[in-house]
Amino acid sequence: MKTFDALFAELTDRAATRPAGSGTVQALDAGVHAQGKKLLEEAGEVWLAAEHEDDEALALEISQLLYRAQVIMIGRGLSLEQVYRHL
Ligand SMILES: N=c1c2ncn([C@@H]3O[C@H](COP(=O)(O)OP(=O)(O)OP(=O)(O)O)[C@@H](O)[C@H]3O)c2ncn1[C@@H]1O[C@H](COP(=O)(O)O)[C@@H](O)[C@H]1O
Repeated sequence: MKTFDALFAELTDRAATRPAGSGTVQALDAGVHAQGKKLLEEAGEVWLAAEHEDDEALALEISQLLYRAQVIMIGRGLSLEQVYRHL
């Protein structure tokens, strides 16, 4: 099962190697404004799922929110450690 750290390593590699067809490369190229809109969209979907949907649907939305947060981190060049030190 993939962890938060493993996904971060995978997305970091996508950013460095820029494979064709990567949605992450596309999201990074779209810039921080578009990345932020996606993050907010996913946050709203998490909220709605928490109120109205089952656990599986909520888990899916949370996974997408985590992904969108990582895209913003990588776009800005933040490391996991810079975030973890605030936890
Ligand atoms: N975990 C994710 C992930 N979570 C969410 N998403 C993206 O977010 C979309 C879901 O968001 P929405 O609900 O807004 O659906 P949508 O509006 O249809 O999405 P878009 O058309 O706007 O992309 C998915 O279709 C993916 O594009 C993800 N895209 C990739 N990953 C993982 O990231 C890794 C690298 O992916 P690639 O860069 O695509 O190779 C792989 O391990 C993937 O599994």
